[in-house]
Amino acid sequence: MLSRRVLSASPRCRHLFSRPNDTNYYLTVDKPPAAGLFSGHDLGSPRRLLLSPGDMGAGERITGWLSGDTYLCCTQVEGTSDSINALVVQRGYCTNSNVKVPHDIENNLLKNMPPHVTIVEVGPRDGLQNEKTIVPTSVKVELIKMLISSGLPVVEATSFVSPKWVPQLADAKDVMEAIRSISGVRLPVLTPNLKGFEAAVAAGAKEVAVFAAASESFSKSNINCSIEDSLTRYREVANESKKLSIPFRGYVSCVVGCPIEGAVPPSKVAYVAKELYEMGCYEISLGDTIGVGTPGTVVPMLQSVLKVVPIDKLAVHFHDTYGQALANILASLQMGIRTIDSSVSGLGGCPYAKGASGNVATEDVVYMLNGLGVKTNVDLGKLMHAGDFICKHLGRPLGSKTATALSKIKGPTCKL
Ligand SMILES: CC(C)(COP(=O)([O-])OP(=O)([O-])OC[C@H]1O[C@@H](n2cnc3c(N)ncnc32)[C@H](O)[C@@H]1OP(=O)([O-])[O-])[C@@H](O)C(=O)NCCC(=O)NCCSC(=O)C[C@@](C)(O)CC(=O)[O-]
Repeated sequence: MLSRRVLSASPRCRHLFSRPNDTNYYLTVDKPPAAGLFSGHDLGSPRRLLLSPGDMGAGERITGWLSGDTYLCCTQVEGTSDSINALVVQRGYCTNSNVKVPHDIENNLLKNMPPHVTIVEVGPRDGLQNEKTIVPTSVKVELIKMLISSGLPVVEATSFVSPKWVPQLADAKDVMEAIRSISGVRLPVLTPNLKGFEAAVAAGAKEVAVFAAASESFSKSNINCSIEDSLTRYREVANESKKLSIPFRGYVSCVVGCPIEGAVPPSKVAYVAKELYEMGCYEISLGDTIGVGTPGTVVPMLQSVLKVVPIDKLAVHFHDTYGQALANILASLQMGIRTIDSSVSGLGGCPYAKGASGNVATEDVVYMLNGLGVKTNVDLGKLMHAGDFICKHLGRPLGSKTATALSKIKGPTCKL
């Protein structure tokens, strides 16, 4: 039976939790709450409050919780306590106060959550590369600036690839020149070979990325060469990067599945990742290019790669074709991954990966991480503006579930 017992908190709350053999609920807050937001008893410490069960301040809503009735994240929005109760029930969360989630389970699920995660925004590159209608350079530059102003620490800006292969990014030089003087953010670009690397550096790129695949067929269709040949090219790029002290990242595509070959063995992924790591890539991003992975395939793949590349040198890059990206990200976080690629409004896809949908939406990743109490430094409201801007330009609806949901709620959404 669902209990009507719902606990609420002020917008500044962090965590609501209970303790074994203690029927009280405790709330961690940044600052003491404004008077009247909810009734509670100050325990003496300014950061800890004891709540009475059933408290629900007007205009408050639960935005997420992590287990049973022991751990809630709340914020202030519009509504009444009744509608708040209904919302919780509709979402399938149970407030049955008789059910206590054992603390060891809770701890196992959450123990590997880091305090901070780095998001690598790939929207201007991966997000746009597959768009058929050419997006004006000025729109791309504006999008990059909006993403930067949302607090994203890394924004992959464009690709110095063949314009015959990816016509959408033929203006890479102009984009780079327009943003090269922006400081305080990393703006890497894709370079498939020495020619691309030289053009990128000439245009002002201070960081590059090379991209290999764990599938021979995909390597051939994406960059027109075998895996070994691509690694040879990337060693040349690596040598030049080192001479100029330009950091370079490595991608491995098709880490669980290939659009041509099907399942890809984890050992193949580990091999390519190791080669990229040994040539000096500062980070290897593991790409589920066609979004077929589930935690059931992603975890063994990561286990295999972790034997040859340290965890702090790995990132994950999930497309969301089957709606598995957030589950895969959560599993990756639990395994110790701390860098996540994503694309504003879920734009994206590789033009040479037929049937694949966009990347996981950055807004959805930020929302999940906020709910987990993991910091990203990203302002969700500003990020949503960037998503809105590019979706309006492309003439399509918002591609993130979070932005879609929050755009229907009147209130201070960016406080989430
Ligand atoms: C790699 C190549 C260039 C080989 O393409 P190719 O045709 O084999 O190249 P080539 O060396 O034979 O040269 C042919 C022509 O391309 C020119 N060329 C050669 N290199 C460049 C360059 N860098 N920039 C500009 N032009 C270039 C070269 O100068 C020549 O010009 P022409 O003499 O005919 O006038 C081509 O296949 C290519 O550009 N592929 C890129 C495909 C791509 O960008 N795919 C999407 C990115 S990967 C991705 O999205 C996956 C990822 C990273 O997100 C992770 C995931 O999800 O898995």
